Amino acid sequence: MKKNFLPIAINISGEKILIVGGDQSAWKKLQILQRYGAEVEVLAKKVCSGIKQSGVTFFEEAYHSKFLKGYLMLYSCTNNETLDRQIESDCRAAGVLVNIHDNPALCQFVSPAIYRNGNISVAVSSNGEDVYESIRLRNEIREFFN
Ligand SMILES: C[C@@]1(CC(=O)O)c2cc3[nH]c(cc4nc(cc5[nH]c(cc(n2)[C@H]1CCC(=O)O)[C@@](C)(CC(=O)O)[C@@H]5CCC(=O)O)C(CC(=O)O)=C4CCC(=O)O)c(CCC(=O)O)c3CC(=O)O
Ligand SMILES: NC(=O)C1=CN([C@@H]2O[C@H](COP(=O)(O)OP(=O)(O)OC[C@H]3O[C@@H](n4cnc5c(N)ncnc54)[C@H](O)[C@@H]3O)[C@@H](O)[C@H]2O)C=CC1
Repeated sequence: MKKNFLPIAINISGEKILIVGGDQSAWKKLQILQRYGAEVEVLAKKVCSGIKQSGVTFFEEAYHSKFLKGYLMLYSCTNNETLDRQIESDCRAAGVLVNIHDNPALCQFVSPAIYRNGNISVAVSSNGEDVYESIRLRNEIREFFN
C-alpha cells in the first residue's frame, strides 16, 4: 500500500529517543535531534568517537529488543536491512515510533528537511519519495529568509 505521511510537530521535551547505529549516519541524526533539545541515547556494536565525545548516553552492544523500554521513538541508522526489519517489527510491537533512516518502506514516520529560526520551523517532506527535492527546497527557503 502506498504510504501517506502526515506532517506533525511532536513534543520531545522529557522524552527519550534511541538511535541504533553509531557511525556517520547516526552522528548526523544525533546532531539534528540535539538542535531540538532531544534526550538521545545511542546503541551500536561500535560507536564512533564523535558520538562518544558528544556527552550522550551510549551503549556499545548489539541490538536486542530488550532495549526498547521507555523510548518515545527510535531511529535506525545501521547498515543491515535484516536487522532494520527486526527493529521495525519490534518497535511496532512495543509501541515505539520507528524510523529507518534509508528505507522509507520501513518507516512509520519520516524526517523532513528543516529550516529553523527560533520558534519557527519549516519542515519539507516529499512523502519519503524524493529526499533530494526536500533538501533543495529547504535550502531555497533558507535563502528566502536570510
Ligand atoms: C525517507 C527518508 C527517511 C528518513 O530518514 O526519515 C530518507 C531516505 C533516504 N535518504 C537517502 C539519502 C540521503 N539523505 C540525506 C539526508 C537527509 N535525509 C533526510 C530525510 C529522509 N531520507 C527521509 C525522506 C524525507 C522526505 O520525505 O523527503 C533528511 C532531510 C532529514 C534527516 O535525515 O533527518 C536529511 C537532510 C538533513 C539536513 O540537511 O538537514 C543525504 C545527504 C546527507 O546525508 O548529507 C543523502 C545522500 C547520502 C549519500 O548518498 O551520500 C536515501 C538514498 C537515496 C538515493 O540514493 O537515491 C534514502 C532512501 C530513499 O529515498 O529511498
Ligand atoms: N554515511 C552516510 O552519510 C550515509 C550512509 N548511508 C547508509 O546508511 C547506513 C549506515 O551508514 P553509516 O552511518 O556510515 O554506518 P556504518 O555502515 O559505518 O555503520 C553501521 C553502524 O551500525 C552498527 N550496527 C551494525 N549492526 C548492529 C547490531 N546488530 N547491533 C547494533 N549496532 C549495529 C555498527 O556498529 C555501526 O555503528 C549504510 O547502509 C550506508 O550505506 C546512506 C546514506 C548516507
